[in-house]
Amino acid sequence: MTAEELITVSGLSSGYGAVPVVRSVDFTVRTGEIFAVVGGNGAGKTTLLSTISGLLRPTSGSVRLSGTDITGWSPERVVAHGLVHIPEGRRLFTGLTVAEHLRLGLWNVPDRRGVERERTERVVDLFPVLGERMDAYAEVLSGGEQQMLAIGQALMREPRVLLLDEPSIGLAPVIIQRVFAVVDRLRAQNMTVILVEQRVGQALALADRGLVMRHGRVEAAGSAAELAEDPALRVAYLGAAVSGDQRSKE
Ligand SMILES: Nc1ncnc2c1ncn2[C@@H]1O[C@H](COP(=O)(O)OP(=O)(O)OP(=O)(O)O)[C@@H](O)[C@H]1O
Repeated sequence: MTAEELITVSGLSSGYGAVPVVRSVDFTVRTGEIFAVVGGNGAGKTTLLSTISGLLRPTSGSVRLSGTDITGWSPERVVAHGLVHIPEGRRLFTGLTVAEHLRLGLWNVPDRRGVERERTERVVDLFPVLGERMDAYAEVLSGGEQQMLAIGQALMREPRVLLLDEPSIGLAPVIIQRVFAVVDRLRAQNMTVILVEQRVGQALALADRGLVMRHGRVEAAGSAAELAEDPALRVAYLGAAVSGDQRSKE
């Protein structure tokens, strides 16, 4: 492990019942990086995140966080160790307000009353709209506001790593840009983010490094710039036309 390596995933495999989905995945994420996990529908991206955060038990392989082997830990223990997973679809409580969701983010945090005010202010600084809607119920928020609340709730714990699953889903392009801009600001604060996205181009434009998943395996990995320039990936995921050169190789 190098000094700056925060997450090390080695030979990780998992699935549902007897059905294997994630197959021997390896990668590392450094402190302060945005690491994109991209790929098509059903490639296994969400399953990979769930295996890292303890929602699913791996069938083999390991996950290390800051050198500690967290493989097979319960989700609660993983969260307490500083890794928070924001699932696809936000998963908010319709009958709770913005303020209540933020408070809930402090569940199990030592001295939560002592830190609540300062942490809420930090979240509102990132998402001013939440400050204006503290007493609104989650169900009346727009999709973008709900995504901001889901991220804000996770940030109340001051995690070391955020796993962010498809934050763009169901959002208008201008709102997606706003959410991605916040992820960019989090990087400036040295937060580490693993970002799962189907919007491959936008995710790679934001990320430092990443990997492409296909059929549960790593199809390609490297710097986000390298991945975005890879001719085969551009054709498969970025809507580029197949060039004459590529056609002649097939
Ligand atoms: N709870 C589940 N039980 C059984 N199979 C599942 C379950 N969740 C996902 N799968 C299957 O696992 C495979 C990978 O799904 P996963 O959601 O991890 O892919 P993904 O890359 O995140 O795709 P998407 O972008 O569409 O969410 C798919 O074939 C899916 O049908």
